[in-house]
Amino acid sequence: MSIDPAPAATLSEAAREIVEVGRFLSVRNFVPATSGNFSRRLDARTAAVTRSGVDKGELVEADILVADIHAPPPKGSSAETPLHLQLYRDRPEAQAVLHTHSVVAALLSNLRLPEGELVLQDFELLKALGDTRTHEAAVSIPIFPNDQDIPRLADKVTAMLTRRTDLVAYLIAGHGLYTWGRSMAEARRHVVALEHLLTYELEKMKVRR
Ligand SMILES: CSC[C@@H](O)[C@@H](O)C(=O)COP(=O)(O)O
Ligand SMILES: [Zn+2]
Repeated sequence: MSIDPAPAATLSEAAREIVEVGRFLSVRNFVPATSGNFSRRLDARTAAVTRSGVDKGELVEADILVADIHAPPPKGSSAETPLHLQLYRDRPEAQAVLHTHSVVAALLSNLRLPEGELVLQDFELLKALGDTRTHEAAVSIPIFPNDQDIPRLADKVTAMLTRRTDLVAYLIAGHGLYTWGRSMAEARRHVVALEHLLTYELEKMKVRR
């Protein structure tokens, strides 16, 4: 399925999309406590990003801050803002970035870390990811070790994104999922599809024991 890139958003449009997606992800238990963070590209140089430390299911417009993609993160913005800004630099087509902390993303990434990647294959739902057109496609999700030094982690992710143009998401071990899209709707669809695909993988591991 090919999706036209979403046009750049005004700050109030971006804030509305971010508040809505926060509620959507929160009721599904994908962003417990104050975990998770979201952003929306505004134009070639700037992006709207969530404030740090707030419940992402209860965001209000004042919790959305403007970041310069090429500058240090604004004061008060998400502790993981560098991971969002780096994606807007590395993926010019990215219009939205979503980070979630679901049980399955934290758990499976921990269990599979030694392999450094998860390869998803043979599931029809793969067709909800980017331009994947068949269940036979192999969709790779890299897994990075968790790191409290976010700029250092962002450098590792950038190195991977430069080598691998096929990626739609990555996992941070014991932490959660990062995915992006050419619109907020596509990024949200990636979160939901990946939640199911990761659950399939976890269930497969149980069956094989
Ligand atoms: C509540 S622990 C989660 C945080 O450490 C972090 O990983 C996270 O996702 C949210 O950080 P935030 O600074 O609120 O954007
Ligand atoms: Zn996090």
